[in-house]
Amino acid sequence: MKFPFLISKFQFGRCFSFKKLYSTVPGKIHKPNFLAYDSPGNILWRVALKGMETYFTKQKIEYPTQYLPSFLERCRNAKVNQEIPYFELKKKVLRSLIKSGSGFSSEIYYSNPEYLEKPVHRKNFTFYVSHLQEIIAAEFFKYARYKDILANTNVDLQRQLTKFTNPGELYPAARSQKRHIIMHVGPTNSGKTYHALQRLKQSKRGVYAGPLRLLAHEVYNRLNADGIRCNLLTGEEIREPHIVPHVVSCTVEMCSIYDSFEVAVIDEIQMIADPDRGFAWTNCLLGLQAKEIHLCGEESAVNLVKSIAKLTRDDFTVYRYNRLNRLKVAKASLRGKLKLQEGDCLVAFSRKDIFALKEKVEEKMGRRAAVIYGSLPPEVRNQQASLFNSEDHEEKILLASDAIGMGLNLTVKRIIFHKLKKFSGTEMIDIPIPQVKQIAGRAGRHQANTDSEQSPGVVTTLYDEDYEALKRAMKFPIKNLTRASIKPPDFVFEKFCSLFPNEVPVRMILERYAKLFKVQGPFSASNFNVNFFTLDLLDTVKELTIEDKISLLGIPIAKQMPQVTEFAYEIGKHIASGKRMQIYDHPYLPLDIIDRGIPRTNEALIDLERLHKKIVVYLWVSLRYPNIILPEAALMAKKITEELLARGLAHMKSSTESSSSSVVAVDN
Ligand SMILES: Nc1ncnc2c1ncn2[C@@H]1O[C@H](COP(=O)(O)OP(=O)(O)OP(=O)(O)O)[C@@H](O)[C@H]1O
Repeated sequence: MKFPFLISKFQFGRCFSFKKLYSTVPGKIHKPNFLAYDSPGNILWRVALKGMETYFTKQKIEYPTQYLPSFLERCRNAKVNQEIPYFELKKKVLRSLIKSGSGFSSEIYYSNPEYLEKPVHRKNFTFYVSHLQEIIAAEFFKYARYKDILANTNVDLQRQLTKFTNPGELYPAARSQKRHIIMHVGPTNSGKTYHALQRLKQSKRGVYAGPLRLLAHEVYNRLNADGIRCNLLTGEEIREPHIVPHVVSCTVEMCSIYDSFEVAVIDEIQMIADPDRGFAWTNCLLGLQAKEIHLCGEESAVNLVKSIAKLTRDDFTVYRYNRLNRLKVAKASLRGKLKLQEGDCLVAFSRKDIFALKEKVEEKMGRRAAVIYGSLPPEVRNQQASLFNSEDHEEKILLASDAIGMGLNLTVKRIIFHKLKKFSGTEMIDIPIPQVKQIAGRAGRHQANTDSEQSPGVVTTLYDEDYEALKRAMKFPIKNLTRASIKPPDFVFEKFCSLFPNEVPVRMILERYAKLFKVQGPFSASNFNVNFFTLDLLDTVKELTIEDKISLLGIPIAKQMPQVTEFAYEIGKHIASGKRMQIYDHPYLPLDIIDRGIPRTNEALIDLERLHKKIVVYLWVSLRYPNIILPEAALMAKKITEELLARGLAHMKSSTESSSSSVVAVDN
């Protein structure tokens, strides 16, 4: 095996060496520890960045020192799903080596620009580094110029547009009418939503705003079943069976503040404090034009909503409810034994655990279990919930993630927590107490129209080690919310963007906005980070207008989506050019996954889930650009994908690797 040419330490900074390559711990015989040496491309990139100050000094180039550290820091973080512009810069500078006659092969770059096909030899190294630094310097001066523009253009106007003394004034139409805020508060399963919906049904012009597509669908189906003319509006889908509906059921983000309603219902009002999504609830609460606004949710939101109602000079009433069925903590855990009964819901916080537990439960019970988890489409979650709820199906045990915390009406008798910790993406964290209580509250769901005494809900843990933590969580007092999350309405941010020349990346404008943003009263700034990634994506499509980028800010794109940059770029390019497309025209949307048929393995299921997510994003954009991003084929593909997912779950045997995983070492 030809070892990569050894390069001395000073040139590569962090580098590998034969000695390290075969490091063994004295006294212990280890397999050779093949240090994962870094790619020559990455090393070239890092050394070039590290030497930028020296480069400027050597070339006697004057540069704005104040901006260099932040620029270099972002270049260092240049990952495909983080700092996209800097990752694009990295690709650009490394690809330039091909053109420089360096003999690097091109195909490697286009698949993964961090890797060069062959190592860099000492004699050329300095040449390559200075070649990269020349391109990086040009990019840096562009960055510095944008920073100067942002720091010195219309500064007074910038401050006016970023300082909110009374956010209520941003919604003059709502302020021009007397509204009545009515809160329905209590623990889960206490009839809050039921009572609010009863009032909504009596209105001739009403709206229901829920936190999930699933809930909007559920209310849409329930109201139509009760003979109420209800249409559906979610980020991805519009269903308008009625030309003149009495009610619109929508997701909170899609709730209109420009239409007038008699009665509005906003569900899960405690989400108003959520740093990422809470702004949507705040927008509804401040901006809805409705005589009556019914808010359903936890007691923790009462004081906060009351203080906002005072600011908006609205009437304010609170109705409090108690649980319809008692909820109690079992006397002990299951002590690791999967002794489950009908109506049990085993809650796990990773997809892998859910499927591994599903396999063990099905083995033990000799029949299928239903599953519900976050990356399942709402339609499939509903289908699994129906299997679990109905008498005529064998699925009497449910494996679920925290996705059951909200909305789904499930006839769960007992909630069993597999663990009370979950992986946050970087480390294991305790499940937040409000979430533990919300999930536990799903046990013992009140069954309407049954006279029989309804048994209390029970909650426990699978393992002893989590049992005490559960008891503490269930007794934990409610913590009152103090601030509603808020961010500028689109028209304010659009005006802010108009202060600067079009060449300034919108992502940098938003960073400037977030830095200056100040709000008074019981409000706190929303987490703008969720938009940075999206703007990075959209900024790659130079031809998109500012208005387009702002209207696309809420696109439900996931950072970890495969080929997310290319996927978004393709759609943005069509919007900018006005060139129409159907979903099958999109080169980064692997519709061929559908041709594989019913998924038989975990991997196949994950591929379908990822495809479904991309189809949903495509439909979300299509709803906003229906004449360019055409929906017909996508709606068909969505339906087929959901059908395949539902069938796959029915036949799913999780892959052997997950069933043997230690995470679910349970006693039989
Ligand atoms: N007065 C009632 N008459 C008949 N059914 C009711 C009544 N109140 C509640 N229900 C039923 O009990 C179940 C729980 O009610 P609801 O969903 O309103 O509770 P909730 O407090 O909003 O729960 P969650 O916080 O979990 O959303 C639902 O199936 C609902 O239809």
